[in-house]
Amino acid sequence: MLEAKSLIFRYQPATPLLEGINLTIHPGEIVGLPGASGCGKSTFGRLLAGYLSPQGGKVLYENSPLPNSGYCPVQMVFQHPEASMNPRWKIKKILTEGNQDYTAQLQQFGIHSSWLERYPHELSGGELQRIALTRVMTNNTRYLIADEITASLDPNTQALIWQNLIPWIKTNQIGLLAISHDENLLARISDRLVHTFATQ
Ligand SMILES: Nc1ncnc2c1ncn2[C@@H]1O[C@H](COP(=O)(O)OP(=O)(O)OP(=O)(O)O)[C@@H](O)[C@H]1O
Repeated sequence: MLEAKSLIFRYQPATPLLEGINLTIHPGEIVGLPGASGCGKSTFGRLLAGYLSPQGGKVLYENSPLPNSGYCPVQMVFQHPEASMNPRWKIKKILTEGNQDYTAQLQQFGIHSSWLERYPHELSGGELQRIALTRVMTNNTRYLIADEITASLDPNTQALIWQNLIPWIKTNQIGLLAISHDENLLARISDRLVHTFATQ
């Protein structure tokens, strides 16, 4: 299980953003998190993935805090994948950093071998997002925070991504938190929706 327990977070001392947020995600479960712009969805995702530390409450993975070193079992993919890639590395190096075998994902996502020899800025947004997802679709990832991962993509690429990601989630019993302002999308892909941020 991945659990958020009574999470409290604020960027500025006088401006509370998250106050006492609770959520449990089980293996193999797709949880949809909608909410208005600026309500704190991405911040919550960053707390769950260990990018930020809460001022109160805790994040527990299998009843323990997230590891401080090594590969984090909770991975996060963003709307703009280039932000999480070294611009000086070719795609091949970005993918093989963790020594994983990505052959299956390369085929499923229609990733051309020529892309591997390019730098991130030499791929389109949809191509790069498929690389970003391929990178985290490994046995070491147990939970995935998907923050508006198809928001800027054309419908065909959106469909390609979800049609490959969801079976991987289910087969490997990964827990997925899908963050989006698009409630129709979330209703289609999620096992359940949480309205934690609906009134904020
Ligand atoms: N590093 C930061 N420093 C200060 N304030 C921040 C920082 N990051 C985000 N915020 C503020 O925190 C609030 C929540 O931001 P967050 O990105 O979590 O919202 P969101 O619900 O994901 O929004 P969106 O749907 O527009 O992406 C916003 O008001 C934002 O301006």
